[in-house]
Amino acid sequence: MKEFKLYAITGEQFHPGRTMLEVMEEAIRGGCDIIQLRDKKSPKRDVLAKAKALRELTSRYGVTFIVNDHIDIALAVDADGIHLGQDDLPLAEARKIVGSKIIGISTHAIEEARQAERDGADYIGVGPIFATKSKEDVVDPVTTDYVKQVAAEIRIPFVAIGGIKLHNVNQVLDAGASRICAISEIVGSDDVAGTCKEFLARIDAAAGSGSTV
Ligand SMILES: Cc1ncc(COP(=O)(O)OP(=O)(O)O)c(N)n1
Ligand SMILES: Cc1nc(C(=O)O)sc1CCOP(=O)(O)O
Ligand SMILES: [Mg+2]
Repeated sequence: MKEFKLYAITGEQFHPGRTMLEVMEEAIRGGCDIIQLRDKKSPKRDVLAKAKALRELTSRYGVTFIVNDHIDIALAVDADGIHLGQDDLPLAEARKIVGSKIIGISTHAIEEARQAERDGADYIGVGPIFATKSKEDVVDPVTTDYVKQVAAEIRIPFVAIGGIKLHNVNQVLDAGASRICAISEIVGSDDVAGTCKEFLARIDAAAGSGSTV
């Protein structure tokens, strides 16, 4: 998969009065290089309509588009890939269906990360690093210790997720993350593009110095 640094996930509850498309376009203009459609509540036909619209938007900007949970929708709109959690369809079965499309897997412990790498995941999510209100069935925070473990051992790309804000992202970068994923801090911002640019500046600074402090 293409290299990436900043991964934004949709979260329509965080931007009342603004459309999902305008917010995600701002995120792309701010430099996000992966957009994920995550909608746990809408009827499937509505999720499909949103996926079609986001596919068109991301194709126009040359940005990677991932669908959360719904493999059939990912295939129907020709998304670049799918994101699956530990309770979703297992990676081996998903691979049979999506072929060479990107498969991302959520992990919350090093054994899950090792398994995902062995099974051929294209990237893993590592989290939740901090407490988050954006996911209902979330596990306890794994803390930056888990980032350190993954950075030391896992060779496929990993993205840190969960409660990551501009005020705490440096802790995550200092632990060894070089890719950041967020919902509320990005899509709930009054200045979505500006927030993305600031995340990217922090990521780049950490990559340049090896430390952000
Ligand atoms: C990049 C990324 N990481 C983790 C998740 C969470 O996936 P999952 O555990 O399947 O939970 P839901 O998002 O489906 O509630 C993600 N979506 N994206
Ligand atoms: C969707 C999701 N998955 C997580 C995981 O740890 O797998 S944490 C999370 C929610 C991330 O939202 P926010 O940036 O608003 O905290
Ligand atoms: Mg899921």
